[in-house]
Amino acid sequence: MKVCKFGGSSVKNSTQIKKIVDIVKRDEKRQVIVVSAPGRDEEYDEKITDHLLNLATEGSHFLEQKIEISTKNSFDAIMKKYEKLCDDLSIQKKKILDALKKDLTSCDLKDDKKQAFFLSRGEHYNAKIIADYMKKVGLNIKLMLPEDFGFILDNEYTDGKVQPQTYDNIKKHFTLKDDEKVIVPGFYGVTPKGEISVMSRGGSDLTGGELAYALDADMYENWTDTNGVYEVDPRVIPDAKVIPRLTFKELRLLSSKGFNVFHFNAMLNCKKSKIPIRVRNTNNPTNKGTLILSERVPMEKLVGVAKLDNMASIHIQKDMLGEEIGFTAELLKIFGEFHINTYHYPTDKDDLAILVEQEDLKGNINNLRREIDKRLKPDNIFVTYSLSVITLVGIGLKEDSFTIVDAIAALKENNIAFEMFDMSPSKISFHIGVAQNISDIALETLYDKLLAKENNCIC
Ligand SMILES: Nc1ncnc2c1ncn2[C@@H]1O[C@H](COP(=O)(O)OP(=O)(O)O)[C@@H](O)[C@H]1O
Ligand SMILES: N[C@@H](CC(=O)OP(=O)(O)O)C(=O)O
Repeated sequence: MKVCKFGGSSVKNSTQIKKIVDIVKRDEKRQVIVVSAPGRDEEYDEKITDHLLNLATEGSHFLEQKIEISTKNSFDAIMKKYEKLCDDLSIQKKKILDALKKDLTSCDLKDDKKQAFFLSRGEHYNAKIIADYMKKVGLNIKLMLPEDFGFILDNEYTDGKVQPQTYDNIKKHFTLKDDEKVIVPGFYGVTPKGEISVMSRGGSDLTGGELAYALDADMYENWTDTNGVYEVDPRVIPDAKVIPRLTFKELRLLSSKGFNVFHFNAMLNCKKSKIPIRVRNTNNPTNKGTLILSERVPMEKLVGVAKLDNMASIHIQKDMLGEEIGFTAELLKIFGEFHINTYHYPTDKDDLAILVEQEDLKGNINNLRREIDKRLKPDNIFVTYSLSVITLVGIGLKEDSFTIVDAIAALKENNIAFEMFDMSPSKISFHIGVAQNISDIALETLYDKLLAKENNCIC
């Protein structure tokens, strides 16, 4: 049995939905189907999930991206999208549209609970529409809602984590005969008290991964709009090639460092149970895509290079800090208290830097500095914004760590200064921090020198 997740780009309009029906029909093992909310359809269009977030936040969501979209415009865009889907797929629309309108106009939840509820509506109603259409075209398919079968998340509401009872609930409710299929809306679940809660953005990948794990699937297929996982973000380097095979570990490193094609936590349980994942293209279904598995024989030193923008460094200077037992632990504790995720900590005798997402410092930085000053009494704190971290990954690096020398030489040849360097203890990745305004050039330089050329081969 295969679990198939179709992302927002694969379910963004009726043309795409017809494609996914063909894909499901073509292989009888495709029995568990997870769908996202409709993604961005046209150039100046926004994802339905973003419109829902804009509604839940009284019109403030898009302002962060300096776009002004009123709640009325978001509401209209959502209603229009679902009405058009029903019309184009010729399915009954009244019940669906009335229920959606009621959910969006008469919700008395507040704050995070309201956000989670609104966000979940994108997947909820899209799955209903696709289920109706699949039945209409003759598939023996049943809609399974997370609130009905018990996809249980914790009480975080907008960043829910899957709770252990979910796996038993799935096993109990998903007993499928050969010709039976189920469709599940991704991204959301319920708290133990039954309130709607969503996982982090991109969370339909997680729903698919958890279903594949609980049902011990033969394969988890993740259908998107590219031919697989590329060596580098194809939007930055259009000539990049698709990586045919990757280990779970390699994909996890790359997706946590900027490859947003796959949620970096979605493979964790598949990794545990050795369930292979294939990332495939809904628009090119005969292409084999990228296969992700536990082990592979490396033919190359590196498989991919990812880039994470909008990072900031907080550099703490204090004579002898390296000799103060517990200094780093206390510093990390402070970041934890501010709910700031920390990425890298280059360190030296009297200096320590912490790399974080600069978004996490918004509204926090003054209090954070005050707290560090009060508890650790540093000599100086320097904050640098607008950094990018470039991460080069490949299990072949273990065999040839001198690749790092080639990386530094390539930067030198092109006069690209770097701000940070860090090799991972696993020896299968290293990270280079550069100023964001030169990060695309740095990425291209490293890609050209290390991945596009013959010298990436383990010979
Ligand atoms: N290394 C990469 N390989 C493939 N796609 C990538 C990579 N890095 C970034 N992407 C982007 O990820 C997109 C797919 O992710 P996403 O938009 O979340 O898809 P979906 O709608 O299927 O969930 C691609 O269209 C591509 O622009
Ligand atoms: N719709 C949600 C969840 C998701 O997984 O979407 P997508 O498959 O389009 O990445 C989001 O936009 O975050």
